[in-house]
Amino acid sequence: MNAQQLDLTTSALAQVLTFRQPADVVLSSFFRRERKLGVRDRQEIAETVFATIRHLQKIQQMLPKPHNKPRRAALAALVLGRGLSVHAVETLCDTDEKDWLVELKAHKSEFASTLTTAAELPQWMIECLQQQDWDDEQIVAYGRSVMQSAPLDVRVNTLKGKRDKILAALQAEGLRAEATPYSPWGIRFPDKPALNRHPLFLDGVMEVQDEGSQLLALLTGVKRGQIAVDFCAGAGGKTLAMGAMMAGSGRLYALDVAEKRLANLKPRMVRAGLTNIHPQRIDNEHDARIARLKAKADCVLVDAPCSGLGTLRRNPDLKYRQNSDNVAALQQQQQSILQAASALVRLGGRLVYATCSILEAENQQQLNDFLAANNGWHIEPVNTLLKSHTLSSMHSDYLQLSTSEHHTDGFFAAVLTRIK
Ligand SMILES: C[S@@+](CC[C@H](N)C(=O)[O-])C[C@H]1O[C@@H](n2cnc3c(N)ncnc32)[C@H](O)[C@@H]1O
Repeated sequence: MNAQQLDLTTSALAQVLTFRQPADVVLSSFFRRERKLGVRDRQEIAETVFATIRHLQKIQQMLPKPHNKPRRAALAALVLGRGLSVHAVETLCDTDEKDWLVELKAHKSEFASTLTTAAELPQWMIECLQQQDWDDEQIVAYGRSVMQSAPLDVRVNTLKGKRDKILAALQAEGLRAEATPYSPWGIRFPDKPALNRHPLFLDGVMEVQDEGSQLLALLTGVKRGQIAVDFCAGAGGKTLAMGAMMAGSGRLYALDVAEKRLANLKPRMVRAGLTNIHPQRIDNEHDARIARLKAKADCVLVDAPCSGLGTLRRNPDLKYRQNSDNVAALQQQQQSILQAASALVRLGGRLVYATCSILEAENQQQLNDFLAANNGWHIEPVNTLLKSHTLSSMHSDYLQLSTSEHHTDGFFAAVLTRIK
């Protein structure tokens, strides 16, 4: 990092560290303003900003209000998160800053023995995890697993290609790529190459999608000719996978309250060659426009709005943007959506409830509350459903993917069948 890059990182951090907006949104608008920056500059700045967020618990021990001292926070991130020695950043620092970095490094063993700094998780999250009986070891293992950035996973569109062939073609181009261990459609790129101009992406043969997210679509078990609903479709990551499972036939309703997100689905549908998807904006989960689907759907996926705490590899700022009050509000919304969405499932049909959260309050507890209030549902144990997909080691009724064990985002899913 050079002096100019450090100054720019400092300006970006002054805004990012208030956590009023998502870090990636702040950075995108920052880079739009700083048009003249080259690719290397952007990379340096973005990596240092994210390293600061990932190591913020340690930085806060020395700088209680880091957004007021963003330059110090950036220097700390270079040393704690980007593997540079104090000596290597010396030319960027004045004497006070250098002494401060030396002091920061001297706290290493204290950082390792304190839960918040060892796990790099804020106190409110640690309390939530302790309430669900996680011990310190589990909390630290989880915290560490989400300190790394995620690899790039793509899903091969089975309407347009076979994974083995696509994988071989990508490897022949010299890309480091491997088949994902659990999803039958996934390819993982550990080096995260930019693929958005790759012909296979432009032709809709592959879509960027975390392996965990692919598994949620797989759990819907949706088939050709069926009626399916993706109740919280967003920009359609799972919708597209479900559409391909249906081989482009039947009807797949993609519902969401956010017009902008659904608008992003439309070009992706075209690229994927899927004509069976019907995007529909709804006002809320009680929207009268969905009444006609009552008890009609073979399958309904509820990929509920959630805290997103399973995606901290990609969005490390979420742990500072969320809090327990937000989680409580989300819980109410999740239960209300689950209840409304369940009414669309036909007798014998399937309801999949999913989140990208690791909090039981958003996961198992939601299912328990739903089952306590509604008769006529049977839990389909996930380990039986995914048996053929090498996840059979999972012992629970529910899917709980963890970054430390499965190297995916932290997804939860439960599958219910309507029996009455
Ligand atoms: C976890 S995201 C969905 C991600 C998406 N399924 C995907 O795979 O890309 C949750 C979505 O729920 C939507 N949402 C929030 N409240 C809703 C409601 N009452 N009914 C339907 N969708 C809602 C949000 O706009 C958001 O797009």
